Amino acid sequence: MIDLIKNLPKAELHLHIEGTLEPELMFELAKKNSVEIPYKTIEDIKKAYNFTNLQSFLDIYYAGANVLQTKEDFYALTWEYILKCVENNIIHTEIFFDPQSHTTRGISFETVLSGIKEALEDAKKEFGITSKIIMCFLRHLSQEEGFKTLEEALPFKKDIIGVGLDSSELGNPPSKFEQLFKKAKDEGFKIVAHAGEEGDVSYIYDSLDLLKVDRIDHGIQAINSKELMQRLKEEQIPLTVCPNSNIELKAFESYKEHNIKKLLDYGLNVTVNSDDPSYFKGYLNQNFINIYENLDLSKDDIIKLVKNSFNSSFLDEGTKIKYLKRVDEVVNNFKG
Ligand code: HPA
Ligand SMILES: [Zn+2]
Repeated sequence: MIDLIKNLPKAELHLHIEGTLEPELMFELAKKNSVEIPYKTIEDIKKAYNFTNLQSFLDIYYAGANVLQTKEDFYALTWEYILKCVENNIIHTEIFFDPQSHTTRGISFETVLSGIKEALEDAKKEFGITSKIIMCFLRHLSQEEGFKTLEEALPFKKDIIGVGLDSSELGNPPSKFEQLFKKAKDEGFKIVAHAGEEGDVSYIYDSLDLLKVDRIDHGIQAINSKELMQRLKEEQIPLTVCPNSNIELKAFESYKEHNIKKLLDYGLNVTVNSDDPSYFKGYLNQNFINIYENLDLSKDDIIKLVKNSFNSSFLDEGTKIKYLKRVDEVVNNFKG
């Protein structure tokens, strides 16, 4: 089964590009750009990746992102992730970036976006990997600041498929951003939002009803409301679940406690993703392997999870069908 997991062509729908910054590149860029980081060695960095909740991670994640300064840095960051896509058989990826983490440090929106975009264009040329870019608003900042960022994004609309909402969930509910997301939707952006990672089911309801999301990022707290579970099932709202992230940020005590199999068995449209793989001990295949080894997932469960990602992507229908056929081919040729 592990061989099948590794060989299946996959899509990734919940991946923060800043969360793919490996310690080695962090060191290299810190030196090149003369940015102070509070670590002397790579080992020091790895030791610091010991989180108690979402905020304890975010503090370290934003500090790490400070080493990213030039377009070439964003290109290098994205290219390293693309090489992981090749290793993990990810043939389509929809990546998040946090423009405000960079524009608030004086780095221009265009610098960030163009570095990411050029690496993704090269990924298509070199490996045939397709991609979409989603920009996330930081929910610990104000809606007003979000509006400024949306304005900055408008000249680059053709390069950005959607908008999302990330950062500190508790105390920053979707209702804080209702007007911003209405404007983004009117502008034609797809809508996603982190909801129900740490927040209760009201964050998921409000993402659906106020922000009008196309997908929910995480959504694991949905299990606490039968009514919400029923609705998510009926409407087949995609949930981009991130198992390693949930364990590292202590949403569950262990993989055996993770609820992804329960969500899947209930009939929800669940997908598997790596979130911030450099910080959470593993890229996409490792997320699949961890849940497979701990939760009694069947071969059909794995195939369903993989197909859900393609079906829930923002790809056109023709490309989805082409990719789903590639999944079937690998399944049909798989012996074991
Ligand atoms: O898992 C996450 N949750 C919220 N914000 C984030 N920013 C990067 N990763 C995350
Ligand atoms: Zn996330």
